[in-house]
Amino acid sequence: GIRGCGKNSNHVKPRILLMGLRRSGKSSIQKVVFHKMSPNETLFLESTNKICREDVSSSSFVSFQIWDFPGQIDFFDPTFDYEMIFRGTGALIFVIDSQDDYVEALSRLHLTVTRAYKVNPDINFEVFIHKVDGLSDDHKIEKQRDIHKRANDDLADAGLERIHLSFYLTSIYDHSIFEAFSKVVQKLIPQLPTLENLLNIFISNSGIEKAFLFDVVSKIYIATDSSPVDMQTYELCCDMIDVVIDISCIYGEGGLPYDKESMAIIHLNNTTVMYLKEVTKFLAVVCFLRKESFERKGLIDYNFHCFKNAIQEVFDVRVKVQQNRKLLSQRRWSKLSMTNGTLSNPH
Ligand SMILES: Nc1nc2c(ncn2[C@@H]2O[C@H](COP(=O)(O)OP(=O)(O)OP(=O)(O)O)[C@@H](O)[C@H]2O)c(=O)[nH]1
Repeated sequence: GIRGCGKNSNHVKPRILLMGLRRSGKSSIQKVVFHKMSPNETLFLESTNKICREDVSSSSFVSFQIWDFPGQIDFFDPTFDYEMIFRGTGALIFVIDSQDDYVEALSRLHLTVTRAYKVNPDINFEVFIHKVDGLSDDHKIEKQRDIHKRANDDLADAGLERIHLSFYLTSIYDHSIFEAFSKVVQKLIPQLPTLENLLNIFISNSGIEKAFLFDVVSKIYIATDSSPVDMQTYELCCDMIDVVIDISCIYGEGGLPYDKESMAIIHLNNTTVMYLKEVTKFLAVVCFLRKESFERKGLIDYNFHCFKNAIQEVFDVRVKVQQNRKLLSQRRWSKLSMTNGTLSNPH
């Protein structure tokens, strides 16, 4: 696995904030993406009344926090230290209920974004136009265009057109929520270009058409090769992971449902093969390839072995960099206290 990664990444955990009006769907998103709750069960979720901090690092590769705010926050409430919160935030997801009137949501979005930007201009602002399951395709595009325009007009009016907002159409009833979350998380992974590059090399040398690197627990893909992603392919991958984990839970001989031995092959029709293999404790690669290419499975497995080692190195470097940083700051710290010592005890 990624040795020591969980322990060492503690102090660089990118934090994701989940915000939006009451009943916009924040808790549902969190439960569906990270707790395997089925979308229908969210109908019975109770309203959130406090800020919930949840750490999803223990079970998943992606170590970040979701702060599920109750619908309305009063920025003028002195007990609410929004500065401290925004300072440590990597991405702010603002959820807008597309089935509801969104005038109030837009003004709330504007207020939140401008406040947050003042404290921390490096935050990624991500707007989820949510609950689009009830809308036709034309309607979806129209909603997105309208919300996009109004939100950016508001920013322009305030002289803040440099603030960039990204928009996603989401629903918990299909895979769009996982796909949107994947994109949000990917922006927070500094090794992304390296991971993409490794995937490109791996697939071009193995006759693979498409490969995804998945966080198994959340089904977020943290990287893919540079060919375009199509939604159906992504959905198939999610389904494959579910099948593998479910079968393993039901028929596995005790132990964890996902481990070093985990791998699966699915022949889709007579032309395409899906191949899943374990990369680390949290990550798996899912590949799509033609049946002919799969005849050279030995080559693919050898290339996979090299790919896996390279991934390991990427994360080992990350751990080392973090350790060095820690060491360096400890040294500075001890120098500082030594100087202080001589100053206060001059003998
Ligand atoms: N149709 C549809 N309904 C959704 C979707 N996501 C959430 N909902 C429903 O929206 C309602 C409110 O969801 P919550 O997750 O409780 O909303 P919240 O933003 O956490 O609400 P507060 O805790 O009050 O701030 C629930 O009945 C969900 O079932 C979606 O994608 N589509």
